[in-house]
Amino acid sequence: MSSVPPVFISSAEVERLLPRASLLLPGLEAALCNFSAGAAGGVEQPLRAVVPVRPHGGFLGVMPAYSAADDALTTKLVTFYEHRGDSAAPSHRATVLLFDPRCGSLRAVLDGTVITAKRTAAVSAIATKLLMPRSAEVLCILGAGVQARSHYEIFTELFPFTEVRLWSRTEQNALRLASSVGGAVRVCGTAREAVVGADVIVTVTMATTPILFGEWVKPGAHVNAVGASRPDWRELDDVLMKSSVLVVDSREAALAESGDVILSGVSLGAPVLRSSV
Ligand SMILES: NC(=O)C1=CN([C@@H]2O[C@H](COP(=O)(O)OP(=O)(O)OC[C@H]3O[C@@H](n4cnc5c(N)ncnc54)[C@H](O)[C@@H]3O)[C@@H](O)[C@H]2O)C=CC1
Ligand SMILES: O=C(O)C1=NCCCC1
Repeated sequence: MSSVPPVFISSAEVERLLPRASLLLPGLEAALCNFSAGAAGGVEQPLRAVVPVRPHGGFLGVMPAYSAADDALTTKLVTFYEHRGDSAAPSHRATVLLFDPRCGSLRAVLDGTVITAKRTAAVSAIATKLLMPRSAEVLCILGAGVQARSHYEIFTELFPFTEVRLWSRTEQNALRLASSVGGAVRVCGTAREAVVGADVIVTVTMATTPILFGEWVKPGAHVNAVGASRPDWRELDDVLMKSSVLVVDSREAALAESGDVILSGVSLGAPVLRSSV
């Protein structure tokens, strides 16, 4: 068994096997339920280790997990880099290692960059399905990178938004993304213009100071706060953090990694357990 070399699954192959992020929804909903169920859910997923690569403004994240329900043993390795200037290279790159849980031999090496784009957007879509206002019409995406595209794709596939607004600090990037997707997108000159009146907001930037302010946000709107995944990065201001009902996938991770949670000083309250999503 251990002499069989691991298979390599390239980004093109991942794209072929997973043409739409929505294909991930049943598996991710089950995984989130199992993770949230604690020991009974059979998921071992410690807080990831993140190694700063200081001279280069980068980070290496190591994300191991075992799921008894899937009998799957994996680690994702992800690198992400700030301050890329005008570089066309992706800021985030990932590789997923899949092991045989019976003996620990390496079975597969998968490109994780496409998986990260699709998985993250699919989890935001699950949260949105459960938490957005019933009559949501206007979607707002702040940021115009890889996650902006993957969120646009799954959100417009799943939900009947009548208007999609997009803002990026570099307007040209927003215009490029808007012209490359299938549907109508309104590119906004300011984040405020994109946000005011929106029912669902997605923040997918590498901002380190707030780009989304509570005074702009419609009461009852649902915000998917995706960026700000370092303890000293922010996307949401204190007003928004303190006036919102916060829902996180992992309290431990949010309290250790989310700059929006840590720097705003909000508390996460008591756990609410549900039997299914
Ligand atoms: N929560 C999660 O599971 C995941 C979170 N992320 C986070 O989502 C964010 C977006 O990731 P990608 O789309 O892959 O990155 P990307 O590099 O493709 O796009 C980043 C976007 O942020 C914009 N941006 C950069 N600095 C900014 C600033 N100071 N103010 C405003 N906009 C700024 C860029 O212009 C670009 O539009 C990152 O913070 C990333 O770390 C990414 C993957 C998973
Ligand atoms: O889960 C991931 O993948 C990432 N999370 C935060 C920042 C980089 C990638």
